[in-house]
Amino acid sequence: MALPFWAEAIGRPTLLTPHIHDLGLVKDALERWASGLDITRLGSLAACVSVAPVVWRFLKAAWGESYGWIRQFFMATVTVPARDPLNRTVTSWVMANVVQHRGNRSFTARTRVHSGDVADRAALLKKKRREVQYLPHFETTYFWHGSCLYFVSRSLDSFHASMSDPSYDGFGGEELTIGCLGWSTNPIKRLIQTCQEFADMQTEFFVVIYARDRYGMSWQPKARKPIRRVDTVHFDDGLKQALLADIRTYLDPSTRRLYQSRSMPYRRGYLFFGPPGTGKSSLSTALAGEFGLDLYEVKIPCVASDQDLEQMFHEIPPQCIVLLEDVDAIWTDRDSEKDESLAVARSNCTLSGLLGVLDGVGSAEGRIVIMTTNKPDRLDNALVRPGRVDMKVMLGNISQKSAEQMFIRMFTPDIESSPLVSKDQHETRELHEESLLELNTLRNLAFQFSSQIPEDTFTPSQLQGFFQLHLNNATEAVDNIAHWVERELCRTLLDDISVVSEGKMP
Ligand SMILES: Nc1ncnc2c1ncn2[C@@H]1O[C@H](COP(=O)(O)OP(=O)(O)OP(=O)(O)O)[C@@H](O)[C@H]1O
Repeated sequence: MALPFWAEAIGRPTLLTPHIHDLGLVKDALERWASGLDITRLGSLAACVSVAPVVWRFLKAAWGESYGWIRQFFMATVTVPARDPLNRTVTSWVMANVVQHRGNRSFTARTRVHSGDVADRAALLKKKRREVQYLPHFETTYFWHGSCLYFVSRSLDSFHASMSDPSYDGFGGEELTIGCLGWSTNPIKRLIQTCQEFADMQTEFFVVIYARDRYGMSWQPKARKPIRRVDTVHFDDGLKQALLADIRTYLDPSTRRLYQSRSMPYRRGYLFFGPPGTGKSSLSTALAGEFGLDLYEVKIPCVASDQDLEQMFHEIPPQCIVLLEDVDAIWTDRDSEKDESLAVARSNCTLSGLLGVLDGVGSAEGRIVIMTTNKPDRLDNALVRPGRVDMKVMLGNISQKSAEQMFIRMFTPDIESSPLVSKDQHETRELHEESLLELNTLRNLAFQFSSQIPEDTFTPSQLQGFFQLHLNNATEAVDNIAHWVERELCRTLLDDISVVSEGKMP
């Protein structure tokens, strides 16, 4: 009987005779397998394999179709638009409580660029190797929360656009759909509330600063800064207490009711003015932290038009601080009469545009508007009239008293984070006694230091620059301050002379 072709082939010494001894076992196994093989069975196996992808596609389409029906009739869903703050809140919760716990195996990776350095991205990349940022990636994720099965899915249409934005940190850039089994959306609302509570806990010790994205299209979290205490911003103590009391009263719910019952718009405006580096921005951020408010930053010289300004204000939520920086750059009618060089530094939005948004409907929803300027004399009276500016806060050069406070703040030993802190009560008491002693010495040094600083001459940021050079040694700071003062006074004098010789008035 003629052998089947495969058995014949196996018998051929040239084909399967092993030249390497170790292959003998493999050959035996193959021979045994081939001798029992039937060509018809092999054919059906091949047919099955070729049909499998078609079946798989069919099953997938069928599942897609039936899933659509299940979603339509047996599931409730809520959609959260891309870039809405709530989107970020939910995504952060899902990342922290669902995706990370599952040991996600899917990530997107990109070069980490600090959000403040966005403009210098190319230059930074050249200088040194940058850290890689891995962002967990998911499309749809299912999870149980409480007794309910949820799913959260991200629309990936907007994902690529978000990823190419250097300021995007992987949260909240894509439309989200949150769903659960059942006909009621109440479980989803409960989940959203959980996400919000989680977000509140995360931001309890931080101030979130929002700025327009690089296209000027929407508000984006620009920075999450650790809360800065108001007492770390040094200026007139009486004025500071009056400012804090005013904001506290304004934010009190009873004040809101009072405003409403008297038909007064519920808003409050402040003007912070003073030379550069006297703490206008620092105070605004500290106030946001003190009162647990988000801060929305508008740099007036960068606003493209009145329409843009209006759109920005339209999207600012109630109960927050709006910081209008360099408000003197606003375009007024008087500017058109002045020379071109002045006009270049001006904003593209006008005084009437700004007044419009300050008095607009949204402005009466419990916002605090803080305007800052280095040139208060250039502000139009209409802008600073009561109702738009309710309190003016002058942040000037540093007084001797503030310099003393600043010195103590810079050199006070940080007991909490000291490596010497021990759980032993006796040791802790000793440590406190030591620190008290140190504090008395520090007060003496602070007095010696501040008495060498001329009253209201240097800005706090200038003095901060000095402290940065002597951060580890208070005595050294006292020893060097006289020389520093002399040098700075000389430099200021030279600057003034050069300004006058260039034909400009100081
Ligand atoms: N009054 C102050 N008390 C403590 N630190 C201050 C004070 N003023 C300025 N500084 C420090 O100086 C730096 C610059 O301050 P800040 O940006 O708040 O000043 P500014 O008045 O807003 O300046 P500009 O007008 O240029 O925007 C910050 O690091 C801040 O800590």
